[in-house]
Amino acid sequence: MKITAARVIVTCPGRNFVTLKIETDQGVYGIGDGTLNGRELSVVAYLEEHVIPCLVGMDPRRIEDIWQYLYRGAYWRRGPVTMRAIAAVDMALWDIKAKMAGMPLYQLLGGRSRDGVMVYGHANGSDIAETVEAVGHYIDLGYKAIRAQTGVPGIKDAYGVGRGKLYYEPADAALPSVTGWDTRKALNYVPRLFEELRKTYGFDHHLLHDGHHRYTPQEAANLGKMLEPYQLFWLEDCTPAENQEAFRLVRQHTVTPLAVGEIFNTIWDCKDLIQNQLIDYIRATVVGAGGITHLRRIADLASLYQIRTGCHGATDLSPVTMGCALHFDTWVPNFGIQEYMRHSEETDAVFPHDYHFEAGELFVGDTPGHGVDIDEKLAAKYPYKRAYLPVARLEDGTMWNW
Ligand SMILES: O=C(O)[C@@H](O)[C@@H](O)[C@H](O)[C@H](O)CO
Ligand SMILES: [Mg+2]
Repeated sequence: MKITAARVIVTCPGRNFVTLKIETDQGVYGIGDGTLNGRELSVVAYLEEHVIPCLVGMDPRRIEDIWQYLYRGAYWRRGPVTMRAIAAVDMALWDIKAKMAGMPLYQLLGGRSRDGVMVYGHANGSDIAETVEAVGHYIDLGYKAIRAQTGVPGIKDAYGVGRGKLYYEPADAALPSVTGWDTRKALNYVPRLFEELRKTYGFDHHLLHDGHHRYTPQEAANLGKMLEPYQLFWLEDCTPAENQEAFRLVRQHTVTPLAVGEIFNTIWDCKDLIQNQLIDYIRATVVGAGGITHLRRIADLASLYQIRTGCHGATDLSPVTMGCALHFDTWVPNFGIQEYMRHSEETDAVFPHDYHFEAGELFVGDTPGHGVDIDEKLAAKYPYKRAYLPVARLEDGTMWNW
């Protein structure tokens, strides 16, 4: 069996997506996602110039060997561009293998560990009152777990506050928009949101919060401690994780569960966090961390330390990644939760998929492969449009972490 061709399809049904389609001499094709939010065309060039020429003629059934070829063979290991390109290939190859076997992907991974996978949605508002109302809306929709982000008085466009009710899209402008940040104001305000949420809705639902890399380890420890009475499911990205050791300080001071990893590319980004049990949930996902082949290694390492998965699932992860993640979640023994930010109707139409939401969970169907396709004709109607993630500055103009 041979790969006969591979193509990159860029489409923008409301936001940009980079999709790889691999064709074979048996008529079976596979689909992979390589979207890198705000830097999409770097992955397109990487795939078109440096990956596809090597793929043509290879045996698509040799998933592991092709992964190693692209990883070791690049010499320049890791990084978001390389690992997303590898992930796109890996997803497409698993899709092909599962289609050839006539099985849904989760069967090849080891079969079902659960029926549905618990997901969390994103509630947000411009202040506490609005956010409390938004959380109520998610509870009405049947969610068991909800992430809550609020605008903070005195901060311009605090992270996580969207424009619509169900959709949140941070990549919003042809040049990066400038948002503000003030740690003192956030630390004074955020715990009050969770106090209000618990007062209003009690303790039956899981609540989550994303610090989006804004706090120093000491500030993160302080926030974690202040949030303890509200029993969060997790506090995410409380401090940047380039220095994995930074989490030790946070960990020593709070029992609020910690999640990290949406920007991790490989097992090396989380090795120390996992082995020292500095976190509770690993957020690496299929497109970010080299595909199913590599994510599986991360999850297996995490399982040795009772750390559970919590795959990133923002809208910049296409339905193709969502489909793969759901097959992965359906199998992975140490599953924790899956993030689910709904895609727009336009996006869902471009990517017909076999998964659905019901009572706070997502379910994958039994379509052979990962169950997600691309409607190329429809995709062609939405040409690429440059869009950046925002940047963040402190009040005095200093650049901060968005
Ligand atoms: O937890 C999350 O979903 C986020 O941190 C994302 O919204 C993140 O900002 C985007 O994926 C960036 O592309
Ligand atoms: Mg996040």
